[in-house]
Amino acid sequence: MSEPLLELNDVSVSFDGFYALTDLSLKLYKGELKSIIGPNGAGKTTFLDVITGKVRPTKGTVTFKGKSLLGVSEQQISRNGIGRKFQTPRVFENLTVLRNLELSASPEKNAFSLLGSSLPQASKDEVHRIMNYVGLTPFATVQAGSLSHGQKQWLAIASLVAQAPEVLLLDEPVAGLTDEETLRTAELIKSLAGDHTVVVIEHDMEFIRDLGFDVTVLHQGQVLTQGPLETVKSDPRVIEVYLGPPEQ
Ligand SMILES: Nc1ncnc2c1ncn2[C@@H]1O[C@H](COP(=O)(O)OP(=O)(O)OP(=O)(O)O)[C@@H](O)[C@H]1O
Repeated sequence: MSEPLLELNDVSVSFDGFYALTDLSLKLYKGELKSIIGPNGAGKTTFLDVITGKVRPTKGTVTFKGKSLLGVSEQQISRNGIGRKFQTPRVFENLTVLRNLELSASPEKNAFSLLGSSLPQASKDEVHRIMNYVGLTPFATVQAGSLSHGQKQWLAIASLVAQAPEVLLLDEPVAGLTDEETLRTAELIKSLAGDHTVVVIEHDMEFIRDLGFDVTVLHQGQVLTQGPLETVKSDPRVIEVYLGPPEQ
């Protein structure tokens, strides 16, 4: 098999002696799609924080394309091609949908620099393609702050795609969405597959099923098991961590 694109090896994260991740090892290959599930406090967010450079591991290694990410700034990791959408969609509420996307596509990550300059035509075309793709073209001139919650989620995902990252990390992309919006988001994420390597963290099992990605279950900061959702769901250890131990 080829080299992993992203690799965590024996990673532990301790917050004042409390271990959010314990000897976590996980590999992600180019073009791979992975859903991460796990009960509250399993370490899912910390896992993403370690990859994006927000949290530095107490122990272990994190490599992207064979190079260590330890000590690399969050900004640089993002520039290197690892993009993240946070749980609460982060969009510039006072800018239009189009401006939000243009800003994401611009190498100058500064709202002011974009005002005076203009994107190359190829980037503009790409921005319009992505905007159309997420169904936001009719809202191009609308301020992001007046979009619905679902539309903000899509704008946040579209903004991420506009940055052209190799790895997309999506933290609870369907939190607070309607069933219809959830289904559309699953289609959108599936369509990113192939061109991107995608990691989705979610609690919504219907959505995880719709995605059809292999699932990794985290528990107490470690990988409990991995595989197709149906196999994982019938694993007694997974049932126990979600529902508690069987009654005697
Ligand atoms: N900065 C911190 N300081 C102390 N403890 C922390 C910190 N960040 C996370 N933790 C603890 O580490 C554990 C793992 O947290 P994490 O947020 O990674 O879990 P999670 O799987 O994302 O949970 P959830 O599904 O509830 O978002 C939790 O017990 C949490 O309280």
